[in-house]
Amino acid sequence: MNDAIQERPGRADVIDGEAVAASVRESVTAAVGRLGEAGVTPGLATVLMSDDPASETYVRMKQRDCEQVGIESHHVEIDTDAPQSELFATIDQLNEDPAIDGILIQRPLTEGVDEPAALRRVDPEKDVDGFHPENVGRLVTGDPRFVPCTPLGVQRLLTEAGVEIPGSDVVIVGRSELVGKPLANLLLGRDDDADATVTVCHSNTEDLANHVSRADVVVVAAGVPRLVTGEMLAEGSVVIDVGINAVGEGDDRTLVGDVDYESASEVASAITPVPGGVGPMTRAMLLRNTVNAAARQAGVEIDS
Ligand SMILES: Nc1nc2c(c(=O)[nH]1)N[C@@H](CN(C=O)c1ccc(C(=O)N[C@@H](CCC(=O)O)C(=O)O)cc1)CN2
Repeated sequence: MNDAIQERPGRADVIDGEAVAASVRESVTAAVGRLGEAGVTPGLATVLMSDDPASETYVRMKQRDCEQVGIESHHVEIDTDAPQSELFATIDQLNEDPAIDGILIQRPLTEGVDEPAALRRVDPEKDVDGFHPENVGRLVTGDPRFVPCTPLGVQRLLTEAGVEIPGSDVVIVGRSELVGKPLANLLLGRDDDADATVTVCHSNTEDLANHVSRADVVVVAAGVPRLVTGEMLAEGSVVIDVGINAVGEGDDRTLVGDVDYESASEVASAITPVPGGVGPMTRAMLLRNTVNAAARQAGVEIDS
């Protein structure tokens, strides 16, 4: 029995993202060990130019994850009222720094900063987020180098849940550069853990329920709390909830996804929770991309 899948009588199995992320971290730790034998210590730089508390939390979590697996983490914080030239100069320095194998610009950047220009400035060989146009282009043309972390995490969760992705009908709700578009391209690939038929829905899709109701797999990354409900889903479908929305105030404040978890659990065969689903996988795949970046730059073969 797969420890990452919790069976619940009469309700959808829960796909435990924390458990899958822990096993990814284990294999990353082993890969870091192999790099160490070749004299390489992988380094990740996180860059934060925002005072959004959620972004601050995510960056802290990423630093802690790095420490756990033996990746050296370097953190740069830039004042939100600094000119964007300071951010660009920081990226230039990190590009040149041999101790840095991966660069992560935490999104969203503070208002007024040209985010696409910042992402374009990252050396594509250090672009462990997979957001540089060169890496986007490589994914789209079927020759991926770095793939964005959340789509990689979603793909791994589907595999762990025993979904036969080739030939399945996948509906993605959300067309962001961060999740929807790269995930569609990833699952359209010809590999054994892809080769799906993919539909991408968005805020202008007419009759969302009609699309969702015929999917084997539904991935929701729309940023709208509880957008997808059980009555929209096909019986036995697999549901991956990428949304993380804070709702309520004070003691009632809680995190919910883009899926109505209770009603979806009555219909789906498996579902990810929020928190504890896709979020931990995003962080785990960042670690994997970082060791791969370090191996590529050092010319060392690792199997991660
Ligand atoms: N440069 C990037 N910026 C952003 C990315 C990204 O992949 N690269 N993704 C999102 C946010 N994100 C990563 O930065 C992220 C979101 C959520 C989690 C996570 O572990 N969530 C936990 C809950 C945490 C909490 O208590 O708040 C969970 O879901 O269990 C990690 C990373 C936007 N920006």
